[in-house]
Amino acid sequence: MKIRNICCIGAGYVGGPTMAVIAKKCPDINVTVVDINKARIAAWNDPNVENIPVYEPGLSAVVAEARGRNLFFSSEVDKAIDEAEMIFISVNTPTKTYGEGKGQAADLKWIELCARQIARVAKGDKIVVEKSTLPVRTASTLKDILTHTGNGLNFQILSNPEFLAEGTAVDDLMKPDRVLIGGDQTPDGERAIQALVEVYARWVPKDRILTTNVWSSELSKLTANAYLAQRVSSINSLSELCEFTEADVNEVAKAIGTDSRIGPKFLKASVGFGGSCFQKDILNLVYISRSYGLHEVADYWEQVIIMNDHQKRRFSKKIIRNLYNTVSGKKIAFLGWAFKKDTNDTRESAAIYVADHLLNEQSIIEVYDPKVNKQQIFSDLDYLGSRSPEDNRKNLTVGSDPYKVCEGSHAVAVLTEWDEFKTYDWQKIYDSMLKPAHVFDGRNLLDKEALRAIGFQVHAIGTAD
Ligand SMILES: NC(=O)C1=CN([C@@H]2O[C@H](COP(=O)(O)OP(=O)(O)OC[C@H]3O[C@@H](n4cnc5c(N)ncnc54)[C@H](O)[C@@H]3O)[C@@H](O)[C@H]2O)C=CC1
Ligand SMILES: O=C(O)[C@H]1O[C@H](OP(=O)(O)OP(=O)(O)OC[C@H]2O[C@@H](n3ccc(=O)[nH]c3=O)[C@H](O)[C@@H]2O)[C@H](O)[C@@H](O)[C@@H]1O
Repeated sequence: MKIRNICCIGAGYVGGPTMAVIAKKCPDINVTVVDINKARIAAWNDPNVENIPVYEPGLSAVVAEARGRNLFFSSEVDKAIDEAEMIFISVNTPTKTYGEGKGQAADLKWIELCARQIARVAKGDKIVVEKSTLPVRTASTLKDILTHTGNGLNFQILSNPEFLAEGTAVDDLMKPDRVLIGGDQTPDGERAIQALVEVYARWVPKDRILTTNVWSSELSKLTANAYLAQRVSSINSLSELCEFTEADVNEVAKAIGTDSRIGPKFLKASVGFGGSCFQKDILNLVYISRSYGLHEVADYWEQVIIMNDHQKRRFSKKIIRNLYNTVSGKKIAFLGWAFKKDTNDTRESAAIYVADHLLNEQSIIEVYDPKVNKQQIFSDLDYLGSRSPEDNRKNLTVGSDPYKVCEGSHAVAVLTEWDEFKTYDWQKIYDSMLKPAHVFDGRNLLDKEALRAIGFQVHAIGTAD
């Protein structure tokens, strides 16, 4: 089956970049990305392509090439569903904040709405592709809704999880380690799988396109994120031991990473992992395991989250301890708010939790992040509900000049590993700060010895002070 029209529901961090790359690589396929959020669609259509709503290196060039040719952003969801033979669902699947499974299970209400909308609108057979990260066995829910509320049409459900990481999304999409496609092991299922294989095969070598049954595919996505996050929590747990023993976590990471069975990636100790997915997907894995009565399995994975929460809290406690056990009324400059460099995404960023803890201790915080705006920072803090929005705005300010942000502070805390922080004139920053001037490097980004030579008291992750 040859695909000519693709629709993607959800124009977010995954739907936007993923579809832009498919459109670039498949000029003969019309790709329409739809969203109920009209402002987001308007931003994707902004005549100045630098204003698209997702910041990713290289993305604006891809969008500029394909937009208007065979890549379209629209809020006419029904029309796009009707016209497409293949529909990707790429909507958000956050952790439930209410009812059964609150705080752990994935909230699938947006997924279900999509399925009902597809069933209502479709006039011909469709291939529905799960692009969102979903609990294992969600495909059966989708199938149920589509076959019971559709017009007797044939709906094939595929699972095609996305493995891109933010900040490197375009590279990851252009040269994926693998593409995973799960589907029914029936003749119709096989045909649907092949149709999607043919889309990716335009630029991904066939031996990198893995096909599995639908459940393995769904579970592999949760497993991949759990393994990656587990590596970060593992090295972070050891970073604490390093601080007590004079071992250096960077040296330990290098020493173990050269073992080809372990590998060097994802061994960077930090203030804690953030991002929209690691925590949500592990909590989901924990919830699913518990729902099958697999308590040991659930406890095992839950520990990855417990360690991550500990690491964030440990960082703020370290700041407080080193500022003579009180930060009340003291200014602390935050360099970075995004959950990692090269993205404007702040979801679950460690910075939010560290700031919240310090604000509870009556600290005054000023933040600089090269890509995150003020509204986002306040919305992240307000969402926690720890204090009134007025108090958040009174005690935390956001600056656009990093030197001014650091001026008059007791301490600078590095929360995101933006490259530009390494290039700053640290002597100038030191001169403008109160003494003793502290740097808390939550990313082991800066040259400790150079900072110490200037006069800073430097506190990094996983090395003795
Ligand atoms: N952010 C990431 O790097 C990655 C995310 N994922 C997964 O991809 C999925 C989407 O994530 P993001 O793109 O980050 O989310 P997002 O929140 O940036 O985008 C989701 C979009 O879906 C739209 N939407 C929700 N319900 C809709 C409906 N019924 N009709 C039309 N539009 C609707 C929302 O308005 C929103 O713009 C999630 O399941 C996530 O776990 C997977 C890999 C990477
Ligand atoms: O499902 C998802 O959403 C995606 O989640 C992660 O991607 P992402 O969260 O965008 O970014 P990562 O590079 O994985 O970083 C996650 C967090 O871990 C932290 N991290 C990462 C690596 C490391 O060594 N140390 C470390 O602290 C980062 O700073 C960041 O806060 C996965 O890497 C992607 O494969 C996956 O598709």
